Amino acid sequence: MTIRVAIAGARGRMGSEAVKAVSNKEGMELVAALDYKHVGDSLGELAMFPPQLNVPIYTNLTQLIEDEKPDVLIDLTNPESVYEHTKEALLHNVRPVVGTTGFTDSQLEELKNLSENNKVGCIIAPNFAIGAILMMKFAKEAAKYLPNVEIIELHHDRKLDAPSGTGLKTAQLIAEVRNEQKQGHPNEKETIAGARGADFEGMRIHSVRLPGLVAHQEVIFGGDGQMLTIRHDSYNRESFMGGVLYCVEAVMTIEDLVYGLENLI
Ligand SMILES: NC(=O)c1ccc[n+]([C@@H]2O[C@H](COP(=O)([O-])OP(=O)(O)OC[C@H]3O[C@@H](n4cnc5c(N)ncnc54)[C@H](O)[C@@H]3O)[C@@H](O)[C@H]2O)c1
Ligand SMILES: O=C(O)C1=N[C@H](C(=O)O)CCC1
Repeated sequence: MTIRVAIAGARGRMGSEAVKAVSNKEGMELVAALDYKHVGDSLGELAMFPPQLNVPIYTNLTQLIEDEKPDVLIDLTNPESVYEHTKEALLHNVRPVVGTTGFTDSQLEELKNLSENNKVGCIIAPNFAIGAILMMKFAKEAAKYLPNVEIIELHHDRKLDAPSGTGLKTAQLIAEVRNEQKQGHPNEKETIAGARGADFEGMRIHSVRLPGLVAHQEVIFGGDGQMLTIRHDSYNRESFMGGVLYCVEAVMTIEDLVYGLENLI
């Protein structure tokens, strides 16, 4: 069976890479793109894509679903739009594969309920790169033995959300095996607000934003006279595409919401 795929955010940094990956993947057909402009054009009419890419662009997701009947919607848009897209897809029996980050806890909870009640599979993956998934798994393991930990995530300066979805997910995974604890000196004071980073159950998350970066993270563990660093680097967005294609296939086989690729791999 060929999986019919639609991509929201197809003109973006990740979306355009996903257009390439899905178009070249046997067993998948790219049937539509969702954007907020270029309605009625095809992707091939945009300079960034090859002219033979005859894939219609919609600005209305309901219309796209009615006309093109995708099996899967890949969302690579922004924190403002992603919740509504995912909800709309689930309500129409279209399986979302979501790479967009910046969900609130309550949004995730609502989507989980909707996915389970409607028995429509959904994958929300803050990071599609296999190396990043391993980095998170290894960090969770290390935290059992070295609970003093800080996370430094580094991304390009066009990123909208901080901390990154990966930084947050790493902290959540570590929190599953580490009791909440305050780190640093009990009487420490920030003389400039934010100097110690964001606080997740006493774990500090530091967000670096610089041109030239793609997506990087270090998880640093301190112990008596020793330090362990677990680091992952994505140098380009191709690094995410194996995970995207894996999720498109995997989401066809599940009937609930999976948050994080570490639950599937
Ligand atoms: N999960 C992962 O592995 C992973 C990897 C990289 C990026 N991301 C996330 O993916 C998202 C996109 O990142 P990016 O760097 O490609 O961003 P980008 O700004 O380059 O692309 C976003 C695209 O979405 C489009 N868009 C915005 N609102 C829209 C709407 N309402 N309907 C349709 N299209 C809309 C924009 O036109 C743009 O083309 C971010 O949330 C980022 O954090 C996730
Ligand atoms: O480029 C981005 O934005 C990325 N966002 C994800 C996150 O927030 O963790 C994953 C890596 C790239």
